[in-house]
Amino acid sequence: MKALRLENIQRSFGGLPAVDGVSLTAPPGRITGLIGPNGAGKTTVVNLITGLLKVTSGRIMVGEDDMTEAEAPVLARAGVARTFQNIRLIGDATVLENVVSGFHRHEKVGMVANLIGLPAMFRERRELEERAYVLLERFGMTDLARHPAGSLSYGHQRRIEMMRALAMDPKVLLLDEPVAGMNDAEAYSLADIFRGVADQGVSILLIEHNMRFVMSLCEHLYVLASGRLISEGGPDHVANDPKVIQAYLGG
Ligand SMILES: Nc1ncnc2c1ncn2[C@@H]1O[C@H](COP(=O)(O)OP(=O)(O)OP(=O)(O)O)[C@@H](O)[C@H]1O
Repeated sequence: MKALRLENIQRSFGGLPAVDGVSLTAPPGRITGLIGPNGAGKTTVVNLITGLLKVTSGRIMVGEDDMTEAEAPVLARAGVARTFQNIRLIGDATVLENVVSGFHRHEKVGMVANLIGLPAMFRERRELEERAYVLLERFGMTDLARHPAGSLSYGHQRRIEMMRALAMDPKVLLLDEPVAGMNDAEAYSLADIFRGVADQGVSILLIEHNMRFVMSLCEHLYVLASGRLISEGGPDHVANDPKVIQAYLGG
């Protein structure tokens, strides 16, 4: 189990700070919320954690490891996974193939074996499919396994994205607006899955616009506005904090 810890991270674009001295901890077994109005810097924080962007200053710790300078593949190997705000699936491939592609990090058999079709490859493929089916079952999607991912509803596509992230067996999971565009019923059915994942000891950082959803799911929340943390604490504390209300109303 590994906590995610941001220590006073900063990132500027063209001299303007987008993330300005943010410190937070997402402990194992918990769903920690990161909320804030449009342009607050939430996505920039996710991009910094996943190595897509580099911090101007500060430290990013995953467990005891300093990951501040780590490139995206190193972070992935350390067990940092994410979902994206915009769904990124292989639309023509089946649901099953999409989930299997999430196991990529664990594949042992190399390219050559793949090309010449060694039995080891077929065995590994079958093993991965079996593991994919475990995830499909958890998400209630076994009967859709052979459907092209691109033909499914938005809610289902979001689930596939989640499964791909979970296929990496993450220690730290970043959920970037995972229920955006979903109705309440769809969102709350995913909430149960998120709780189950956290219960396995995963550190989840949930970035969300939907306040009600975050409030119902997180014990601890951080609120970002204009790149700075303006509040943190339990849902009740944060929801009643005048600084938070002002930030949301003020746009
Ligand atoms: N690559 C970039 N170049 C220049 N400015 C950027 C870049 N990425 C983000 N910004 C700026 O950084 C600030 C924070 O943006 P960010 O997308 O992180 O906010 P957000 O909280 O995720 O917003 P939203 O909820 O709308 O997705 C914004 O002012 C944005 O214009």
